[in-house]
Amino acid sequence: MLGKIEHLGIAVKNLEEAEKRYTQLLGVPPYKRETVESEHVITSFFMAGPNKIELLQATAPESAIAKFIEKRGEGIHHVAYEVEDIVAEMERLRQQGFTLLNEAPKHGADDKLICFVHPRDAHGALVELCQSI
Ligand SMILES: CC[C@@H](C(=O)O)C(=O)SCCNC(=O)CCNC(=O)[C@H](O)C(C)(C)COP(=O)(O)OP(=O)(O)OC[C@H]1O[C@@H](n2cnc3c(N)ncnc32)[C@H](O)[C@@H]1OP(=O)(O)O
Ligand SMILES: [Co+2]
Repeated sequence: MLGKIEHLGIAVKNLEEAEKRYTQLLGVPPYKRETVESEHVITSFFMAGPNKIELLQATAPESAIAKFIEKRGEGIHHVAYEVEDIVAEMERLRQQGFTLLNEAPKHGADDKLICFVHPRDAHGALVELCQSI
């Protein structure tokens, strides 16, 4: 079973500008910046009450974020759900015919193990599973 929404991922062109705007919007500064080399992204995290927002800027043209912005422009890129046992959830989803975008859990930002589910299997929304390390 998937748990609560762990974060919303928002694709941005310029992280510095987006951080300034989201600081104005949310009324709090980001609590963390983190580069994830394997995903070719730099991220910035905010808390909006109990909810987490992840801004993502591409660091290379092959990044999923760069491709997304090229095709669709800036905006909500993925919905991440908390899971207690990512391997068990991956197996459960695989058995139900979902296409997992990584074979095994990988290291994400903010001390998480992550796995992505193809957006075509969730009515157009890219899904990220997140287990705290
Ligand atoms: C920082 C680490 C981590 C965390 O800890 O939180 C992250 O959040 S990393 C976030 C970035 N990483 C990823 O997104 C990895 C998973 N994504 C992928 O593997 C790919 O992006 C994809 C979803 C498989 C799409 O790749 P690809 O097929 O190569 O791209 P296309 O541009 O050809 O798109 C095909 C099709 O899918 C639509 N699409 C693409 N991205 C999304 C999206 N985020 N949400 C909804 N739909 C998406 C795209 O528009 C194409 O549709 P059509 O044009 O209708 O064919
Ligand atoms: Co994410």
